[in-house]
Amino acid sequence: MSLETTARLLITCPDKPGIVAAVTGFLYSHNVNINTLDQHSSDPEGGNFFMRLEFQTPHLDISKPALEKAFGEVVAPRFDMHWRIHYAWERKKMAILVSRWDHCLLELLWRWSRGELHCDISMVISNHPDLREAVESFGVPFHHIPIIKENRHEADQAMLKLLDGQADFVVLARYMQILPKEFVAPYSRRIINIHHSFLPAFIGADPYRQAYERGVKIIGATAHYVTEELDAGPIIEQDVARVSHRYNIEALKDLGRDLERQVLARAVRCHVDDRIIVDGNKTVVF
Ligand SMILES: Nc1nc2c(c(=O)[nH]1)N[C@@H](CN(C=O)c1ccc(C(=O)N[C@@H](CCC(=O)O)C(=O)O)cc1)CN2
Repeated sequence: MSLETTARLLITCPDKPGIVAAVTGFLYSHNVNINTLDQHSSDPEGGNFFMRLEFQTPHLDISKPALEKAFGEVVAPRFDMHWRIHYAWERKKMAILVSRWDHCLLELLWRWSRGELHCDISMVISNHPDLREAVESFGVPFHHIPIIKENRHEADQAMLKLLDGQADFVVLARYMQILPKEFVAPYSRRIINIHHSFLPAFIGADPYRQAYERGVKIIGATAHYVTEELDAGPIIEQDVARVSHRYNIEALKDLGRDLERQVLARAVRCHVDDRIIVDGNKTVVF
């Protein structure tokens, strides 16, 4: 199935009979072939309904703007739908923020360079200069914006200026600075962070030390959308690994880094492929 002809329709609405029939009947009436259809009801007794369809557009009998207009007038109002259509050939622009740790950044660059992430990387921004050479070796622009207590506002504004028009979404690949409200707000549900713990455990800085001192028997990594509140946004992906009393903090970090890079890459791929619907502070990931 070619991404050049694939469209994706994501829907959230109050659950009731007739939704699937109305949506598929509408698409059928416009010569659309549906390739995949996933759905979820949050409560069989009448919660929210979530659906993701992928369909092919070559034989569409109207333009894409006309299809969206017709869906918004004919189907959506009947079911009080929140909906969006993405076209897989419209590659999202990803910007990556990083500090000093390179494992999550390199995982994304490596998977992108192999064509496994169907997006473009517009830039990497770091508050440290260390990773310039590694990033530029992938042909990706690198911007160093140092952050000290006295210049945080100016630094955040400089990052926002760089990102303006150049980023559909932002990934924090072990970026170790807390983003202020004025940074998060314009990118609501479009900033993905990798937290190096199995949230909600061990929020904030240095979660491996927190885990070691708690004597955990599993460690984890969590990818989530960023909100103003630290490490509290909708969770997209998580994974865990078993540990024991034999692990010191460095051993926990060594094992954890493999989890972090895989969890972040899986979350980014889901976002790029339009598989995530945010429902309050939770997600539905198809
Ligand atoms: N608004 C948000 N910003 C950030 C989030 C978030 O969820 N909301 N996640 C963090 C990432 N992170 C843990 O995953 C994290 C990073 C940094 C800190 C922290 O205390 N940073 C200190 C400075 C530390 C340093 O200079 O080395 C600070 O910002 O004062 C806690 C958690 C990314 N941003």
